Amino acid sequence: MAGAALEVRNLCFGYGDVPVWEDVSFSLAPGQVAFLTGPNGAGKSTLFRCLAGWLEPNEGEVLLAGKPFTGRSRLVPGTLAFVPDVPSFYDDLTAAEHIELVLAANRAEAARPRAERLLERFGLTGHESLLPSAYSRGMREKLALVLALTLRPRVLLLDEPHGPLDREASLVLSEELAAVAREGSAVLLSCHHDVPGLVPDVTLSLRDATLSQER
Ligand SMILES: Nc1ncnc2c1ncn2[C@@H]1O[C@H](COP(=O)(O)OP(=O)(O)OP(=O)(O)O)[C@@H](O)[C@H]1O
Repeated sequence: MAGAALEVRNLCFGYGDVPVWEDVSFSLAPGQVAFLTGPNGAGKSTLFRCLAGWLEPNEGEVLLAGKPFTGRSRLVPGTLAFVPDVPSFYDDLTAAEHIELVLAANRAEAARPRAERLLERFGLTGHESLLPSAYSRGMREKLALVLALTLRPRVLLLDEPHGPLDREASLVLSEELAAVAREGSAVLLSCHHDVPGLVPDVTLSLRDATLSQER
């Protein structure tokens, strides 16, 4: 697809000799929202890890904004953000310090008001001086989402982001995802159930080691 934000070509991956999925191909244009569905164990998290460069596929290629991308690629700030199924944080940095770190590492000082607005929207304002280890699971998910959404990356990968969120926060997330998509981010998120308040442009379904696409 010309001008794709994310393009995946003939990707295959297995842990050892056991293939998880084979010949996975799809692309997302800027501004598209895609849902990734499939039963437990179908390989959704594995696919996210390959797309984010955390795992190396056995075959195939990932292109970000038209350029081949692997875990060894030097990533231009603002290109990709990934929130895994269980977000991890630095043990001894507070939530506020995580925000400072992400703003500095991405040369994104101008995005500070956006970070503050997102903290407010997700109900984390007033909790910024805590370590993420002192947060609930839902609060940690919200913090990871704030960090990713603050950057408005060209490609946003979210592994079951609505899972730990209450309904109110799920609706906030859906609104924020629709907003970043309108600004041009391509969004890929996995889910097991309907997502409140968000309709995908594309649904990708992983089953029996094969990816299929509905529009
Ligand atoms: N580190 C690992 N080593 C070996 N096998 C793994 C590893 N991680 C996952 N698997 C296997 O790969 C397959 C896909 O797992 P994955 O976590 O990607 O599925 P999923 O679709 O995200 O599942 P869920 O919906 O339960 O989150 C499963 O059979 C799982 O047992």
